[in-house]
Amino acid sequence: MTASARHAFSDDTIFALSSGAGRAALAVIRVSGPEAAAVVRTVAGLQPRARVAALRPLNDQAGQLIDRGLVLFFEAPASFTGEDVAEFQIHGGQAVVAGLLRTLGQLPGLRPARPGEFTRRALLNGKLDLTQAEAIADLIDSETEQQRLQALRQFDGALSERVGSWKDALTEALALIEADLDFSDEADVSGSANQAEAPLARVHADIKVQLGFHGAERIRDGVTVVVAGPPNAGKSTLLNWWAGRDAAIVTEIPGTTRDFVEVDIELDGIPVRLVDTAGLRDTADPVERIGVERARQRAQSTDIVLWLDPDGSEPNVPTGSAVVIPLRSKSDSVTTLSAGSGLCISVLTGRGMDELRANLSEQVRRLANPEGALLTRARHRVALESARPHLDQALATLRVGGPLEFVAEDIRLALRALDELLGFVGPEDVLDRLFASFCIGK
Ligand SMILES: Nc1nc2c(ncn2[C@@H]2O[C@H](COP(=O)(O)OP(=O)(O)OP(=O)(O)O)[C@@H](O)[C@H]2O)c(=O)[nH]1
Ligand SMILES: [K+]
Ligand SMILES: [Mg+2]
Repeated sequence: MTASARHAFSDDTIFALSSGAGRAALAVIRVSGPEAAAVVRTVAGLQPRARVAALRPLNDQAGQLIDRGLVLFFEAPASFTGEDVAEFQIHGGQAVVAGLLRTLGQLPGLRPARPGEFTRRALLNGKLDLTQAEAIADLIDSETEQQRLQALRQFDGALSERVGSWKDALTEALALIEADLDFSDEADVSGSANQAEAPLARVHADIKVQLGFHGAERIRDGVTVVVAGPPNAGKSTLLNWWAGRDAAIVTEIPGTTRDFVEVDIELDGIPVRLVDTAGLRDTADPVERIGVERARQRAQSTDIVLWLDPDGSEPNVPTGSAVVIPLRSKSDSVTTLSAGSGLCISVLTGRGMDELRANLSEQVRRLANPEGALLTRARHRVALESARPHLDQALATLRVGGPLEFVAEDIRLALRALDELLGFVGPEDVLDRLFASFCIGK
């Protein structure tokens, strides 16, 4: 089944500025739909030829010159959206752009595109699947090198192809089961269902491995690092050092920080959110007490804890599944007791800071594990989590020689979950939400 089975072709022709808003050397205006060829004829006075660029005067309906620009035409289905598409590369002045957009808006059958509508049409016309549409959004939003590479991998079909191979294997298993069901009356033809176990088990194991990876989501959403420890350990000073600015207030008064102070940095192309917290101690001050409680909570729900203490104590708060990096701070001024543990650092003198950076980078890289992980969004995880119990059940039923009708039904339900992951079936509101987060013109 292809994505195009979801919807009929659109009647409207849509248009939008696809390059960034604001003054620029060039702007790209994109038109998609049945009127695209007519638009080229009207505005550029040109019989459109697919994939041949032409430099033309562009006129409004009254025949007044708007600008001279490059006109490109892509004939359906060989275009981004799968429809006829026209692109105008014009000068980026705001009045130029406004002039062409106004002219397009006055042409019959044309209307401005909604956010993400070009990509949505590409999805509906089977030019890409939902994971690739998501990859386009991620590529546009990417800020770090790893995010860019990951989005490109997904756009190139890394996830789609894997899901496709799972679908092939399940379809094969289903065919074997159904063959047995068809011939169940004939005693001499049976046993093909036994061969279904291998492909089924392979998909089952592969999905389990993917659900175990969290790295790809960390590349997209970032790794969280909480800076925690007793008051005056130098937590805010360390945060400011990473930030390269005075993000948090630093004083010699213990109990200075109460709320979280968050700073986003990048380590080896992976986004990292550093969170400074209140110094942990028992206190009568009700405001500080709230801050201490928040710090405790946050240390339990983070990827990494930087535990600062000049004395080298162990963390005295629960740190959940976080990786703890103990640091003996202010090592220039405090006479370090030999008993404590942790890397000696001093923001003041720079002692240990290179090692700290290398340490943290290594942990962040290990957590983000860029190789092999394919699930970049919670949506992907949800789809696979809903396929998994059906695969469990199908395998279990098959292994105990249970009814093959049940095995077949569980495989069909697992296949449906995979189709939802690719966006071929499933609730429209999932698409509405995704495309609402796109910009107009994409
Ligand atoms: N000598 C020395 N002093 C430091 C160092 N780091 C921080 N300090 C000082 O230690 C004091 C406390 O620093 P903060 O960064 O406010 O400590 P904090 O852990 O955030 O404190 P609270 O928010 O109150 O829990 C300040 O006077 C800093 O200047 C260091 O590496 N060496
Ligand atoms: K302080
Ligand atoms: Mg502080």
